[in-house]
Amino acid sequence: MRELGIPEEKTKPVLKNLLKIYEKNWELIEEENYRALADAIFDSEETEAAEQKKKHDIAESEAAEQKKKLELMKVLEEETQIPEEPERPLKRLRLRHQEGQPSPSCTNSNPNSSITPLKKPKLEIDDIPYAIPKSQSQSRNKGKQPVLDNNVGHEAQTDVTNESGIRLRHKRDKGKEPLLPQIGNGEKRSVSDRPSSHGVRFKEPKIKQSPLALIKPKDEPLTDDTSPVVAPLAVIRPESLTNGDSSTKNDPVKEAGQPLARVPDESTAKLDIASSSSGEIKISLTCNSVGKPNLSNKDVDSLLKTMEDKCLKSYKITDPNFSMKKLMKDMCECLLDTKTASTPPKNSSGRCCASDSDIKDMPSNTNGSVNESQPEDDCENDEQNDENTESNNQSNADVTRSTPDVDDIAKGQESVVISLVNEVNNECPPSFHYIPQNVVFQNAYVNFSLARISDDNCCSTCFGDCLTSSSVCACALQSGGEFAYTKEGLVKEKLLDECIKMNRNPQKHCLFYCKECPLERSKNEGITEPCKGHSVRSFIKECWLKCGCNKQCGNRVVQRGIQRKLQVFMTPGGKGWGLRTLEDLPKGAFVCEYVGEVLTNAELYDRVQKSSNKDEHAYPVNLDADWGAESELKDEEALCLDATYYGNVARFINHRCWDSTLVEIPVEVENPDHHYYHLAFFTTRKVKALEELTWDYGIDFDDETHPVKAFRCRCGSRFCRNNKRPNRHRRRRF
Ligand SMILES: C[S@@+](CC[C@H](N)C(=O)[O-])C[C@H]1O[C@@H](n2cnc3c(N)ncnc32)[C@H](O)[C@@H]1O
Repeated sequence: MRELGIPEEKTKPVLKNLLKIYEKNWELIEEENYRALADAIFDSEETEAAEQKKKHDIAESEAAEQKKKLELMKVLEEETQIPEEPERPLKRLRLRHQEGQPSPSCTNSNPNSSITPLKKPKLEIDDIPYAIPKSQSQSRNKGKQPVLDNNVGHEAQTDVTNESGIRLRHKRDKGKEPLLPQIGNGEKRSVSDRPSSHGVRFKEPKIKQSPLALIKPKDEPLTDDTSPVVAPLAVIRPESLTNGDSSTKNDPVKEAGQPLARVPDESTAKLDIASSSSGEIKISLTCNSVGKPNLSNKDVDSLLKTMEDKCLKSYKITDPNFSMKKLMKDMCECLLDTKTASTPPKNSSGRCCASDSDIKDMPSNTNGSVNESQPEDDCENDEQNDENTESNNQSNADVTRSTPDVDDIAKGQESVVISLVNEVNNECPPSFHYIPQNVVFQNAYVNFSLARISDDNCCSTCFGDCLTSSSVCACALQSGGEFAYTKEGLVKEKLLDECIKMNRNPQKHCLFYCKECPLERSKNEGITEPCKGHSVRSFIKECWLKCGCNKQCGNRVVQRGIQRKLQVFMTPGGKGWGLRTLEDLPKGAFVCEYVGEVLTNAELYDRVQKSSNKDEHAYPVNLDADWGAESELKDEEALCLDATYYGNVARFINHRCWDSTLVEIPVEVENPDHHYYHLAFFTTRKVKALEELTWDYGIDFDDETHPVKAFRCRCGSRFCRNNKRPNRHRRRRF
């Protein structure tokens, strides 16, 4: 095609499509000197040109429309001559909220401008983040020959030594045969691992600004250039949050039993919207008749007629059949539409999350006022509707969603209770099935057979608590030659810092490039794109069933599950739901693991493709920490976790660039091969009660090629990678 003057960038996507259409039948494409290909390229150019023209036409007609509207507004202003009012209370409230939101200018602003003075974290020069996350660094290599950092060669590489001298094993027995000990006693060794490029797909949370957002739960401390949310009206103590009906407790508006919404207008009219517990909604327009004492009672029909005449004359409405009744009906429909979109769900006690008590009682019909009755949607209906519209037949999970219990979203399946609170808006708790442990969806090969665990892969001769023994056990040998945990059950500082460093600067550590990347292969697009790279990571190896130690052994932390008081809460900063701790946590504390359905990457790709709502797939994480150990992974071995339908609290952990409170570490428990492992979250520093728990997803906010657009980051970190700072990028691209 180059000879025809068609550049490769143009040819490639068309060729991919063609291959799909022709079911990879090259002969058909090659025929007549690639005529089919040339035709397809020209066709695609024509379509593009037509689309451009269409866009142009639309823009023109929109401009004309806008002009019309402006003219109409001008006429309206002249006609009504409403004296200028001071800003209305509700509007002011909203504006304050908007100010509190990280606006585009906030997140994209210069870090040096109007920053709240912040405590500067101690930084090592090397640790100062540049703007490029791991995936970014990977995408920089796109199309080039795979390159490994730190002199790591291609996949043929066997053992490499990382920064801290830990040897990383690249070739690994798949666990199908019992593993031989690879390292002698006392030898410093880390099992082969790499920080995964998390295959998280992202959805933008719906930001609903509510005038009821009166309480500011404690978020992660802002260390950035983003203005804090200005709604500091009350501090929530952990106890009050878990105490049943917290949604009304600190909410003066709800307590006062105000209507749902009101647009006050002291001068002429007042528009109220209220709804009753029996499901009626009332929109009422109250006229201020002060100064007009002789106002006679007009009947509704003549009022409507007068209004129609006025509209036709003054508002330049050209439709002679214009009807006020229709206009009001439209208004009701608009209201019902918006209500349906944000109807709060019922909590465990069968009530909607916005308390019924905040809805004013009202008569079912009011003379002379606009009144349209309609049962308020309840959550169950909502769910059913969602399910009905869903065309995804990938998994039962798609069609059955579980209503969360806000008092304990884990429904008693964890050893602690995990409550959910929303003090910010009326958004419903998401419906999903809470599972405390991973479950295989269908094709993933996860084999827990004891026969696969060799003697060298467990400490069968140990007794009691391995940590109290004078020598390191076989399991510890696999975690860098020493126990990963302290006697207090915390990850040792050295290992923790190593993992944090790896996450912050993956390109400084080892990146592995697959010969044929399962992620790319799962797209099944005919041409498999080159691997974008996977980071080499450190694993923790915990003792397990075949070990001689007991259940209380200090080398069993993650498998004991969540032990800390956690809470799911609505973040005030527009990130949707988030997870926070209700107790102070020391550095290195285990918080939870990322739990979801275990899927093959091919299954995940298929699931997302077939889903009618691709945005909801915000929850997949790749289990690629050891992909470098294999020359070629089979589809059923290239796994990921999807917490969209089945998951635990970790599905609520939001992203924070660089200085997140959590770091994820791969943990081997049952499987000596690392196709399947646990992804566990540990604190990166001391975390105070009520601080938000976050982790760095490793997103490349500039990756235009990612199938699902990354969200606009509202992490609030001063190192936010979503802030476009060209200098930082340049510095990184040496
Ligand atoms: C794993 S979920 C986290 C829980 C999510 N906030 C919720 O409400 O379910 C990931 C999604 O949360 C939102 N999110 C997470 N971190 C964010 C951030 N720093 N800024 C904006 N949105 C964020 C994005 O919509 C992302 O796709």
